[in-house]
Amino acid sequence: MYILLVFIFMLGFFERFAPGAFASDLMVEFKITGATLGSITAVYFVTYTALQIPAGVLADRVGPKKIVSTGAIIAGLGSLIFSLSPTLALISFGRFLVGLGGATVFIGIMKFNTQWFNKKNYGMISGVTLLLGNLGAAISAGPLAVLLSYVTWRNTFLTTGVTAISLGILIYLFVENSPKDAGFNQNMNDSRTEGMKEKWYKELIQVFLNKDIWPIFIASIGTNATFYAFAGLWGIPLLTDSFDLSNKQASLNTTIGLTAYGFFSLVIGWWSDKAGTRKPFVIGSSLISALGWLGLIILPWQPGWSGILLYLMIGLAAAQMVVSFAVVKEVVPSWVAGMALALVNTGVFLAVSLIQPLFGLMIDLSWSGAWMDGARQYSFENYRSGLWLTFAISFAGLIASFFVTETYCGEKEVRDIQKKASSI
Ligand SMILES: NCCCC[C@H](N)C(=O)NCC(=O)O
Repeated sequence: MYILLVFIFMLGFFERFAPGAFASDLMVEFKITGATLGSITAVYFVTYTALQIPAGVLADRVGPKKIVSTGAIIAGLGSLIFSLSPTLALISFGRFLVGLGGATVFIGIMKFNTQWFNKKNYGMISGVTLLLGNLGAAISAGPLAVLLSYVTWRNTFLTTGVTAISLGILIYLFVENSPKDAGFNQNMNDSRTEGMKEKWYKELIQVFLNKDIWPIFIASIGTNATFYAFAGLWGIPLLTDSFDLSNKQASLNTTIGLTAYGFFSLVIGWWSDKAGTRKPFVIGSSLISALGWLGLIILPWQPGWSGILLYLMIGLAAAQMVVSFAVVKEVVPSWVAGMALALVNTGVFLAVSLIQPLFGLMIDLSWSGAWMDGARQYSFENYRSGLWLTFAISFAGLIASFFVTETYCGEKEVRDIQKKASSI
């Protein structure tokens, strides 16, 4: 069941990033500018972000089986429309459906994990899930670029669509929401009785009012959203403009940061589960993130090993997200885990979409007025203003990390009872 779900998750990441690999083909074929192309691909992100919380509610109420299978089929149809479309309007509609269907997948699989895996392994399984998803994104960059010399982007998306629909059908046939649904006697991680059921919107309000969620929400933005925003847009131009590097040379730093992010996602989840604690990992990664951003501002670094080390620090710290998801799931009752995970994921997505333009605004505000080849010429000093912004956000995250509730990997109640007993 997990393999089927993780395949559709990887395919979703692939669909999310794949247009980057054939951006020029789209611009030539449809005679559009970069800005128009950007708006078409953004349709995915807007839809995906807006639907996270509804997907969380559905994951809790309807369960992963139905929402992920339906989402996979909708995303598959979106890919088919995208691949066959003769017009821009249909291309955008296809992209909208891919975002709509894709929105259910991450929350669905995270909810599935809460039901089917021992709660002591939730950190590790979240790490494995995020790593595999990111592998889907990695495939959409290099390997897809090679594949596109042999097949067209239309055929690639046609295949993706058929695969997603097939996976949707298989998920419907073979995935069960919980051990109980699969015919086992009881659910290991869900102790709710019928009498405890509330209206969905009341539960959603309770999630929003849960004071244990907000510190981890802010800490995750401090580490993960700052890194995503930087790696996804400003990390490479900072190096090319400040140190006169080629795009290829400059991409080494972000690639190393992203690799550290992927690898450490696996390690941090497993390590935190094994240590039986969450908070030290949250504080530690927030500290590494803040120091990394501060280092980029005040140290006399160069693109070589010193720059790589700083990019590596902020990438490594972003893996905190794995522990964050575990904390979020552990501070709420299991039956609202989907909504709570969705809330934090929405926060990170929204923050990325705000940090990227704000970083741009900061460098624009400090721009000296110099032009080169018709484009604004930015120096490291200008980028430094943007880095102050990411540092400030990561510092706020560091402060918030000290307020994160220690859940002892879901064993908080057990620890509290033991503590009380030993104090008597
Ligand atoms: N713009 C990317 C934000 C990533 C948020 C988070 N780290 C994540 O990986 N979420 C999984 C997802 O695909 O929703």
